[in-house]
Amino acid sequence: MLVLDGVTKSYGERRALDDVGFTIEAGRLTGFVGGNGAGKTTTMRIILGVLAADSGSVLIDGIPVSAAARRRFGYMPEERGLYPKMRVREQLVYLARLHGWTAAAAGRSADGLLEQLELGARADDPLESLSLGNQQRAQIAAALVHQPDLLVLDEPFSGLDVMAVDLVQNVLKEQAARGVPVLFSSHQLDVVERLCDDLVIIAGGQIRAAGRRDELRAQYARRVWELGVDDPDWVPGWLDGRGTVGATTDTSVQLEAPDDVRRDLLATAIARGPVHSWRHVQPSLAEIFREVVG
Ligand SMILES: Nc1ncnc2c1ncn2[C@@H]1O[C@H](COP(=O)(O)OP(=O)(O)OP(=O)(O)O)[C@@H](O)[C@H]1O
Repeated sequence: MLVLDGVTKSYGERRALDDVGFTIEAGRLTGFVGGNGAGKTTTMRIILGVLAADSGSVLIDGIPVSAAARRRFGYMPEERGLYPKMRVREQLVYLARLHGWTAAAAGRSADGLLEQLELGARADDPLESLSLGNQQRAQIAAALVHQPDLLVLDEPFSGLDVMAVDLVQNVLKEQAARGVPVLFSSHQLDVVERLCDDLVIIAGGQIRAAGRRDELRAQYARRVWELGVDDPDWVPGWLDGRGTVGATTDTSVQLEAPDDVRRDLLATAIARGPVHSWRHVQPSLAEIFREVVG
């Protein structure tokens, strides 16, 4: 488990991080979301030791992260940094060998990842001859080839097509299943919503919300319910100001109303005809994000 506590960082007069604290748990995927310039890359660089914090601490299993521990981390930086002219597989093997792996073990790890990321056919091509999306897949393989103890990925999904997003999601899930703590940033909130177990929302260098995705959802759940019936036009008149009507379609109506009014509404709907659905509307990650950051 990695813990950031009270991390502060300024670039000259500009404070990029202000008392940043959150946890990345073993075996869980933590999505890191925030607008442009919110402080995600700065935070990730501090975790990796590429940047030094002005104050605060980064602890792994309760101990300040050492250079040796950081060598066991996997990092996909924002500025993608592989050798453009080097062949893809050769490059992965080289990186694993830098971590002390034998040539045979490095080759096996590279081949496994290339296959998983559907890059096997391009293994012997120079990186620069691959499309940008395929170069991105190679970057992800590079972060993983030495089987890191912790994984930090800056925008791993940017520029990937739908199929590649699925492949990368599966790769990250597999890493988490191995017990690795995984932190990934993304502006693709739908992907984060699908993938993450935990969520950290940052804005203006401050953590605005952090925790289990489902608990955050429940915490930010509004009192909105959705009734599914044929032709719900009667509902606003029936409510008669005892609640607020929201999004309405031909077969559903959303509303906010006190418990007793909701109970009466459901009973009335059942008496009038078939009720197709009755559910508490959970906020989407995008809605939570807007509320927290807005
Ligand atoms: N090297 C630097 N020198 C000066 N200011 C910087 C530097 N790097 C980042 N900043 C500033 O620090 C703040 C946080 O930037 P950071 O790159 O961490 O944000 P981010 O959340 O990763 O943004 P994005 O989603 O746009 O990549 C911004 O205001 C940015 O302008």
